[in-house]
Amino acid sequence: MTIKLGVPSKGRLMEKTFDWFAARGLTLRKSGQDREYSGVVEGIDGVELVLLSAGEIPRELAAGRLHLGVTGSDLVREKVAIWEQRLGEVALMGFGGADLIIAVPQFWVDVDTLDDLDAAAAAFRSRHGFRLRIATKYHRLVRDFLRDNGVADYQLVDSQGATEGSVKNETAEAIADITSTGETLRANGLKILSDGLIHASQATLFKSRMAEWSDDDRAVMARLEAMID
Ligand SMILES: Nc1ncnc2c1ncn2[C@@H]1O[C@H](COP(=O)(O)OP(=O)(O)OP(=O)(O)O)[C@@H](O)[C@H]1O
Ligand SMILES: O=P(O)(O)OC[C@H]1O[C@H](OP(=O)(O)OP(=O)(O)O)[C@H](O)[C@@H]1O
Repeated sequence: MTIKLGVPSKGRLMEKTFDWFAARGLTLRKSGQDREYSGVVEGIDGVELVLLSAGEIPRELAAGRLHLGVTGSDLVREKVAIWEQRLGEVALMGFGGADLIIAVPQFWVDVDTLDDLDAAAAAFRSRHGFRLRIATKYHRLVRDFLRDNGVADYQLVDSQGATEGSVKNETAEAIADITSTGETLRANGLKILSDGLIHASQATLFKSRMAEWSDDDRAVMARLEAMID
């Protein structure tokens, strides 16, 4: 048996993932042409490379089809229910940092905190007859966060991209999305609530508790952990 390691096949996390392993003496190499999404890990025996989208890695780990996988910590928390039971963190990788936050229009001068948002949401409902809309693709994380912070009178509307545009486009009153430089929020006239940080995400190497781990696999994992420590 070999350990299957899933890493992003494209996008913002891919190159830095390759660099991170290289700095620890492990070369990730695609086996065939550029379009082939499998490969090998040089520098250690018994590890097979699988390249797939960062967004799919959480599900593959939770299903036990990957033993190890690199993806954003936000994506694991969003896509895997009770993720700690099915996955474990092996290493925080120190790149791919981004904050999942709640933001509202800058011109809402009375709304700076979650308590303010709760009050605004109640007022919004009585004025408009429907609940204040928050656009996001992070449904699980936003719902849990708002429940834990006592904000109830809202509805989520799904937005899979260009989420910050939802307010200008009048499909939502507020948004919950990832930000790194803050440029996109500023350009769209939005401000982050002072206590509106839901999760500070970074690229993370996860292991699956659901995959089958043979004795050989465990021995390979111990060698790998020694190298990346
Ligand atoms: N500025 C940013 N905007 C969005 N995501 C960012 C940013 N900086 C870091 N990230 C992180 O990158 C990860 C998403 O990476 P990427 O967009 O490459 O994957 P993806 O959404 O799975 O894309 P695809 O499915 O199209 O391959 C998330 O964990 C996210 O937190
Ligand atoms: O704080 P900033 O540096 O401005 O970055 C944040 C933006 O980057 C991401 O969008 P992306 O480019 O991945 O497109 P998306 O809308 O498809 O997610 C994210 O969804 C934000 O919109």
